[in-house]
Amino acid sequence: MLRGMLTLLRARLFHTPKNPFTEAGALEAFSDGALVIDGERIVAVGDAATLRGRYQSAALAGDPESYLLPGFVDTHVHYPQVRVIGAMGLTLLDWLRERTLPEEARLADLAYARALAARFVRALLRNGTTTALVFGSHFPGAQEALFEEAERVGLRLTSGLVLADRLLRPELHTDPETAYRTCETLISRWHGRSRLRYALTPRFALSCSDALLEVTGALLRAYPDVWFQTHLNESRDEIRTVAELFPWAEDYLATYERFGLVGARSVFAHNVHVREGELRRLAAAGSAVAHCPSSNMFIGSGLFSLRRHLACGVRVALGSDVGGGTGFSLLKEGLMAYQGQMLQPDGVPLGPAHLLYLATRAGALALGQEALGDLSPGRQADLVLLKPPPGSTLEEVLRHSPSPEASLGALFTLAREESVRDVWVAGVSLRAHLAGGER
Ligand SMILES: O=c1[nH]c(=O)c2nc[nH]c2[nH]1
Ligand SMILES: [Zn+2]
Repeated sequence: MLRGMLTLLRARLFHTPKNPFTEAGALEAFSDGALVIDGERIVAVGDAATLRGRYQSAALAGDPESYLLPGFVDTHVHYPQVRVIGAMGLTLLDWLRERTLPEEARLADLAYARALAARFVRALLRNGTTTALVFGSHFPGAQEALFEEAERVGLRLTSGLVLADRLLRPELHTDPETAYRTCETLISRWHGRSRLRYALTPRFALSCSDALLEVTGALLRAYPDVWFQTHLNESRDEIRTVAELFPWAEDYLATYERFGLVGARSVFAHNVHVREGELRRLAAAGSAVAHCPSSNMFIGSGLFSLRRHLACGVRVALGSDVGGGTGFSLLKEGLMAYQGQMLQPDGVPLGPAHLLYLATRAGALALGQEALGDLSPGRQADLVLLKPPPGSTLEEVLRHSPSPEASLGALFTLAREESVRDVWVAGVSLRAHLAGGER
């Protein structure tokens, strides 16, 4: 939308301008609501009748029967793993060896990678995700293909070349010197361009020598405004192996700390089997944890202790972790997070407002994107518009919903790809990119 041309978007609105884990009344809902957008930014949110009176010249859009939420923020997802979703019967290390790493090796073929990048970006959008922190490829050409596609479409993407120099497959290994040079090139080409940012991405300590982690730390010192992502404390077998490989480390987190990789721009995926000391150090560093509930359950890693993270003040957001995760929907991750807490004696009781916060504003803050994640005036207009397919169970449940909060609970429980009608990034509809079509 052009700056100075106001658009008034009508829908049922939900957002969490406050943190429901710390403040009451965090969910703001308008059952006949509107959003006024000026160019990239939201200028007003509220009741439709009031805003129509105040912004009479605004072009009208939207649909009062639809549901408008902030665009979702996926803080952990793997681009090369689209076609691995649903690989059953395996836990982490076997799942990597048997199904996932062979597929990741196929991205050496640039044509294969380009096609996959298009599918991956489209899958995020089709699920209402407008911002993502993405594990890229081990191959620089495939990594560039992802950046190119995200730029072409207009997605907000933070990503980087995945680094490993042992224990995967030879074709996925690099060496510290090559890793340094390649990351430098990719950072100079992509970091800060369009809506893209670079994240240094060692796969996990298990697959990285001290020298490779050292080089990652050196890159982070040389380029202090790039991001950092990796895996941490996911499965018991993984943690045992990491302890054997790093006999000097007091725990898993220490393997990253020694090389200066634990800071306020660091996002650690999983952190299921975590020790108290690690939680305290993550909180002190201001790092964030990407909680990936569907992956934790699907590959049998375990249940996430949200209570201990919150008690220590560790920032938590949601990740789909495709392909260990069971799809791209952050609505589904919200539901799985809810169920995961219900299953634990000391689980945190979550409601629709918590799920929405985790899927939107918490992710934006974890990625340092203060201007994203809710619908407050001044924020970027990153949005997802949901409407149940005619005749669907969701339509029936929503029609009889007793309250806005109950409607939001129904959306998390039942709304999936089929209900996503439109997404906007920075005030621009990306609807044209949701549809199929080979490239
Ligand atoms: O869930 C995960 N998915 C992966 O691809 C991976 N690699 C290392 N550790 C991992 N965990
Ligand atoms: Zn992962």
